[in-house]
Amino acid sequence: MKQEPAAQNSPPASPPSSQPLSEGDDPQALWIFGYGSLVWRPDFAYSDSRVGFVRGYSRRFWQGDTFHRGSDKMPGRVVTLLEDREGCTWGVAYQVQGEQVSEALKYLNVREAVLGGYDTKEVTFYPQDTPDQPLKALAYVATPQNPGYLGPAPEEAIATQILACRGFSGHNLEYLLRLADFMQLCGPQAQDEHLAAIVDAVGTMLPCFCPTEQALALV
Ligand SMILES: N[C@@H](CCC(=O)N[C@@H](CS)C(=O)NCC(=O)O)C(=O)O
Repeated sequence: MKQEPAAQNSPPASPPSSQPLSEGDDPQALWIFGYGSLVWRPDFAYSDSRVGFVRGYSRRFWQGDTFHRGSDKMPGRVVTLLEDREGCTWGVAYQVQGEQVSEALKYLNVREAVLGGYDTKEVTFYPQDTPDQPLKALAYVATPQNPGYLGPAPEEAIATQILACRGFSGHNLEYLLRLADFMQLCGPQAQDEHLAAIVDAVGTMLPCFCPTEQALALV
């Protein structure tokens, strides 16, 4: 898949610090939960990361995006979390410590809040390997009150919108497929029917949407 240049506002991705401090060393340590583009492009320095899930939320492509994956004229669709008692959303939690905390929050405030319309919310994160040792984490959630919120739509309509949009961080289709790739890596216990239905709809429409070689140039 074509690597899209990072959004202009994002600092160069940096690898996690080579000597992660143990959690006890830094009371400022913070976990940040990513469940959309953050699972493949955190673009902030972190000390540790865990794959896992949050309960009580479902992931939905119900947030409009006019910067990263869309434009004012053609807003793309990105994900948010919907409160759902039966829901379970898989993603990645990143631990930031020391100076990483303020740097990550400053960066994410621009990328998520200012440019994306997301608010912060505390969630309980269950690492895949140690679900009996849950962690408190900060998540960025787009609520229905934010101006970019698009809300529910048939998965076929969402797929059509994703196929048609691109923004400063790349094509909306890349956003969808990278998230689908991540879910594949999580294994069979990680299910997301909404995501899978949109990927299926895209697969059905892509050949009609544009010839194969053009489709491949999209991502
Ligand atoms: N807050 C979610 C969604 C984040 C997300 O996808 N935000 C958009 C802002 S609209 C973004 O950062 N996009 C960057 C990209 O598409 O590469 C997460 O934790 O991953």
